[in-house]
Amino acid sequence: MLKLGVPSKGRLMEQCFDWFGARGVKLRRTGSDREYAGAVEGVDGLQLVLLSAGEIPRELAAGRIHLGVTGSDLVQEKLADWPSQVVELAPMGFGHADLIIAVPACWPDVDTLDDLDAAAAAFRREHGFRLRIATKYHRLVRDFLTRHGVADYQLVDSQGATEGTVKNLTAEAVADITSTGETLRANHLKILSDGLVHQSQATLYAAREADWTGGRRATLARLASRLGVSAGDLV
Ligand SMILES: Nc1ncnc2c1ncn2[C@@H]1O[C@H](COP(=O)(O)OP(=O)(O)OP(=O)(O)O)[C@@H](O)[C@H]1O
Ligand SMILES: O=P(O)(O)OC[C@H]1O[C@H](OP(=O)(O)OP(=O)(O)O)[C@H](O)[C@@H]1O
Repeated sequence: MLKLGVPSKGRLMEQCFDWFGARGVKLRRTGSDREYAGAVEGVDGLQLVLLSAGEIPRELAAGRIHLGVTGSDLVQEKLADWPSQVVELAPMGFGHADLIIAVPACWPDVDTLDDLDAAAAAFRREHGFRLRIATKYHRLVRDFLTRHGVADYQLVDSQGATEGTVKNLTAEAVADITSTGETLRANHLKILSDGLVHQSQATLYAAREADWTGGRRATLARLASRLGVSAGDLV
């Protein structure tokens, strides 16, 4: 069997089911509302596994699932050198969200990354410690800021309600996902004009390290053709 991991709940799960359904592969949950079990109709040899969106990158990297749907932000954050571990088969056109850097709206002189770099240097001189950026996206944010020459900062971990850290005085800036922008506005934060770190969307991935023997490549080829996507260099 080829194992396909998809998000186990919410809009990501529903839109994922719709995406496959529109291409003739019917995914559905089975059992009670709370039972994480699923079934596939329309393709032989495919098994549905319902997982937390955040755990799908790790399951792909370990080869415990052959295919997985999750946000590209989560794959690129959680997997070092992600192209060496997974193959991106198809961006799916939903689950759009932007990972951005935002600062207090009341900082009149900080609108760009260069401004942030200058503000960070001044902050360190004045306070004796580095300006704090709260995020759960450590890898993506660190790589982005390094590429753009911002140095004098520290990342502080925030696994949720990240926009609240500025008001709570545990950070001076944030790097988080936004879609409507409402959470940022409600917390008096503004996005830096060049502060877009990553544009995320739900994406179908295949695991390089999964067991592709025993006819599984042929199943992947059949599925890819049914879905109208490339199987990358796996087939
Ligand atoms: N406000 C939002 N609008 C659109 N997409 C979002 C939003 N917040 C998060 N996402 C996206 O949804 C995906 C899943 O996010 P998250 O890690 O919060 O999972 P979750 O829904 O909390 O599930 P789980 O806790 O089971 O992992 C991510 O790829 C993220 O980019
Ligand atoms: O731009 P908006 O439409 O306002 O959406 C942005 C919010 O959505 C996400 O939070 P989520 O609800 O997933 O909870 P979290 O705080 O646990 O990350 C994200 O972390 C933002 O806080």
